[in-house]
Amino acid sequence: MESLSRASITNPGTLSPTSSSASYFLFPRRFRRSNGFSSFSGNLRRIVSRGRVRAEIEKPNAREIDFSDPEWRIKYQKDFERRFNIPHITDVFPDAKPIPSTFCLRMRTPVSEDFAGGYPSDEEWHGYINNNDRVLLKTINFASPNSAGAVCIDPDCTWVEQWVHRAGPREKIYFKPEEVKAAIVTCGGLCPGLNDVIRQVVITLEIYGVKSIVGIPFGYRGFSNSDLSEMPLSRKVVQNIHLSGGSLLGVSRGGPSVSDIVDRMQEKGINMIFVLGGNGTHAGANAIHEECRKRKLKVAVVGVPKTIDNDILLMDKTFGFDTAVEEAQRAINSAYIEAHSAYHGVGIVKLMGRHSGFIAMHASLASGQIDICLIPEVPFQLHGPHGVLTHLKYLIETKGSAVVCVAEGAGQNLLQKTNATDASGNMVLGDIGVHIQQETKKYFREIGVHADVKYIDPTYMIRACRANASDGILCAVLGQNAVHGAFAGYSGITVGICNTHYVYFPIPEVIAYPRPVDPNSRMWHRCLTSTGQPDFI
Ligand SMILES: Nc1ncnc2c1ncn2[C@@H]1O[C@H](COP(=O)(O)OP(=O)(O)OP(=O)(O)O)[C@@H](O)[C@H]1O
Ligand SMILES: O=P(O)(O)OC[C@H]1O[C@](O)(CO)[C@@H](O)[C@@H]1O
Ligand SMILES: [Mg+2]
Repeated sequence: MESLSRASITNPGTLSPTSSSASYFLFPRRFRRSNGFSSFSGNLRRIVSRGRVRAEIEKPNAREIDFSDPEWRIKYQKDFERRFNIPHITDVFPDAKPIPSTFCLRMRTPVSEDFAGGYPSDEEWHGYINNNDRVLLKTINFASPNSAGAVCIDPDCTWVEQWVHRAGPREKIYFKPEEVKAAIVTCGGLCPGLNDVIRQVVITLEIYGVKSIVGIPFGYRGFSNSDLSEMPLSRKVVQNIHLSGGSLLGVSRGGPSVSDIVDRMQEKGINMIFVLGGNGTHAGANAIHEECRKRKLKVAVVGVPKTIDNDILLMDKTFGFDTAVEEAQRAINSAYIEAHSAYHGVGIVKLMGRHSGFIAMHASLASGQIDICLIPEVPFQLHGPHGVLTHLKYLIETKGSAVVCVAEGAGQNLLQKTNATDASGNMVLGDIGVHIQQETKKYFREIGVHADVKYIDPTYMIRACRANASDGILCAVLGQNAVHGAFAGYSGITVGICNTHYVYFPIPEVIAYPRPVDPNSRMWHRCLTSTGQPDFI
């Protein structure tokens, strides 16, 4: 936030368009994290013109832009390149010497069953990518800030190329496989696909020739609890784990300090760590990376973003999200059948999404059975002439039934604050689903109209299931790329899919704040077209 206020003060002439009705809208306070790891310094704003959102404006956190400077575009690009540069072992160990990669595509059958000795190969070319390969982050050239869904850097929406690092195996590696002890840890809540990623990380490590691979039990807690011992992992152990949901290793929230984690890593001799988790976990991973650098440890810390909420910045999607949307269809369909079969039936389904309404939006659009979709990013009222309840009455009178899909973080302003936090410091939310159910029943009772209200909360059923085929593929690619990134000597990075290509991001860039649904995006517009819902304000 601070950098934004600064921006509008230092650049009044450039950041406020000359049109007198234009102003800048900052993301609301509800997007701020409660556990304090990131301050939501916010590099996104919206141009609001005559009360309507025109475009999202983006700018680098570190530097203010003077758009009257003819060089601003080049300067922006340079700054972007700096921000998206991925930290490398040689930043701290300039003398570190690379060796030819041991990763091979064309292999001979290993001599022994446990793959000891790695995979022999006579081939020299193994599909390596070049260190200078880049992927374009944004692919639409918006001709106008008025174009729906426009995300712009300057008020004119000038086209600026933004390149990020391509993921994949490199020809040279910075770790000798026989000197690697790799660890995998899964943190936060469950998410479909965790086992798929663990499996691919292990398999790929073995292909490089790593023999010492362990799982840390129950998230970061596994580093502090003396009664939890590390789990040896191999292809044999992980072969079938993707056939079930959950995490082979277990998950947790909270846990030891970063310094304690790095102490344990040093004791255990871990020099490569794969961290699967959401924004909290990644904040931890980045702090571990920084601490290792401070202690001059040659360690690769690589994240794989895990959140069914899909709230990690800059990526097409995170693994597990597709599965969650698909699984949500069963809950929505049940709510629809219940509502449709009852006299004046109202079905209410609550789906996950603490800060972001992606699951609710996509599940509503996919089902075609939702009349009202409520997400955290779009304020609404329950009561009053424009409220949700009045619209429900209208739907019952005109259609005979209605189905509502609400994201867990929606309408928190309508609920009493709990002020409670979980072990990781995340705010415990009020239950908006139960609230809407109660208010709906009360409303129809008070106006003397019969309504048969049924409420479904499938939260943990959606999270615990195994990944579908599309997530299975995503997990496989992310898991493999995480290992390639570590061997290539990168640390403090995470893997992601970007315009269907796979990339490495520096961790801080993807967790600056939870990625929200943009109410000005085409996807939200499509959802509104599908539900036919009005504004509830
Ligand atoms: N700023 C931070 N620095 C270090 N560790 C952190 C930080 N924030 C969270 N963590 C740790 O990361 C782990 C996971 O955090 P959290 O419970 O917020 O889940 P998450 O990774 O955001 O996943 P989910 O999407 O399920 O919420 C916890 O063990 C927590 O202690
Ligand atoms: O009940 P738990 O395990 O704390 O997890 C709940 C949270 O996890 C998430 O699914 C994210 O992983 C949120 O949508 C949800 O609020
Ligand atoms: Mg989180």
